[in-house]
Amino acid sequence: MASTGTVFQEPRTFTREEVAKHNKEGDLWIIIDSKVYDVTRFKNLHPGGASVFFDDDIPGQDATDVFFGLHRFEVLERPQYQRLQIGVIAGEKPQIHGKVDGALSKVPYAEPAWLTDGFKSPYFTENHRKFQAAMRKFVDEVIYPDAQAREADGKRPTQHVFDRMAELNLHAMRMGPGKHLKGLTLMNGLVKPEEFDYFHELIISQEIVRCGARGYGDALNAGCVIGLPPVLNFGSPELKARVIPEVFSGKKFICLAVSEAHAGSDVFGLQTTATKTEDGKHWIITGTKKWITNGTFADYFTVGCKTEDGFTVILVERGEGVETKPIKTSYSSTAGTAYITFDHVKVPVENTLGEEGGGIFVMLSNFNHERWVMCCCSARSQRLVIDECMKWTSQRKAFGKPLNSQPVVRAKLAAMIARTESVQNWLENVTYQMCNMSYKEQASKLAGQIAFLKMYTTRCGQETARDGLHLFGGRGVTQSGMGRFVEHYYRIVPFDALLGGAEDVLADLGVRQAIRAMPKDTKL
Ligand code: HEM
Repeated sequence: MASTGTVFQEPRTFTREEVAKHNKEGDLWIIIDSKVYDVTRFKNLHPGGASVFFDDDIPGQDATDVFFGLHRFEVLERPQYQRLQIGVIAGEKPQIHGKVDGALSKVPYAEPAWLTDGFKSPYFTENHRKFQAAMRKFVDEVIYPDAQAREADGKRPTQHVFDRMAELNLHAMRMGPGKHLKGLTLMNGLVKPEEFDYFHELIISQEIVRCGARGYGDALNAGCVIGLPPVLNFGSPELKARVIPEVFSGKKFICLAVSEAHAGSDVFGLQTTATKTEDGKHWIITGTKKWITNGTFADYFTVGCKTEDGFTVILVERGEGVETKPIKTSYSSTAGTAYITFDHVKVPVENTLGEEGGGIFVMLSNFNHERWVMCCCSARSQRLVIDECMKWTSQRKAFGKPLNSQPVVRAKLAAMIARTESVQNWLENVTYQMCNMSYKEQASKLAGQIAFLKMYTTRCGQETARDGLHLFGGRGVTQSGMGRFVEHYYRIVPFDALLGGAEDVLADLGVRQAIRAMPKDTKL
């Protein structure tokens, strides 16, 4: 009986002299990193044109340097191009690799100091290190491929990614440390619920951001990070028992629906109303909401409403009278950003979150955590830009030398590295304080610090995006090819600066808190 198994074949080997003979239009080979490619037929399909293959030093020769000055490594990994490889150079081994799943980057400053060889940290334990390694592997293997594919087609994340996240209890861990983790197996048992702290959560946020797709990152339950805490902290026991397991299992989705076309942070200007039915058993909710992350696919909506007593937060389930429409934003539609209409939606009063009229307290209670998560994400995105820029400026040559041999280029790298290091170090300090303060203490002592940190982080992010764009030139505004991550970051960075309070507002909040805490007995 004939075997159906695949037979592994050793690649054909060639000497460089042999390859050099294939140097004409009808017989054209090149070498890239010791691999031999037959581009005879491909040259006419080449996105960069056929003529480039006939430059002096290309036909039959080693094109490694010129190739990596123009293409990302991932080009060679695409199946349609892998097929062009016909063999290898005898006695040589490939020296260059692209993204290695699960590995730490060896590019200087592409990882935070605590993940850099030889560096110590007062904050991260052995458990955090193991947790980070597991999280990185998960992101590289499960999240990254889906993120890139969905970023391209604009669809929401594949359900299996939510399911795999739920198996590790990642949706629950993204709510931070607390009682909600009790009894759950976290990261396959790698960390006990009572040992899970804000540094574990920081690791989760910072690893997910590495997928380099901002809209997709938000699609992976950002709505839950901001929409579920009001249910967790202010929902009735019955409501929690029903909603929380559904959201943690990745089967149902929740979002926060406060901002409107009429009003955003001015919650008392909101026009969505909730009025009680005569028997007092239901709310009738009518109004609209805008810019609601995850809204297009959410099953639950944590809605800010105008009520008789002021501002009240109510949990609404998707059903009669609820309609969601996608809004086109400058990042991908994967995030499910929605315009929502509530048309006489009938909701049981048991769905009220917190006191009637006490909605502002419900909202404020999560602001610190929400802003801190944004800082974690922004700090790590900036490092992604460093990784890209360090590689680009060393592999791209101009005037016969790598870009990084120019002082002006090095000055930009210096500025982005210094900014990112300062952001991460401040963030780790704040995270340490969070680990050692009650939630209440955090609210009073850290609101100013976190407001400043958020303001500073996103300002740094914008400067780094601009520097990155300048280093990539035209490629920094091109959505494919070498500069695609820098283009993406430059496009979405203003959004980071808006969320959770615009920079100037946060700055002012921090200073006002400081002024309030000024001792009365101190004079110059
Ligand atoms: C196996 C060999 C090659 C493959 C599979 C390949 C593939 C590609 C692809 C897919 C692109 C589109 C942009 C991107 O996705 O990065 C591209 C662009 C380009 N390629 Fe190649 N290429 C090869 C070799 C070369 C060589 C040897 C040269 C130069 C001598 C070259 C010059 C260019 C240029 C100038 C562009 C346009 C770049 C831009 O728009 O920034 N390619 N190539």
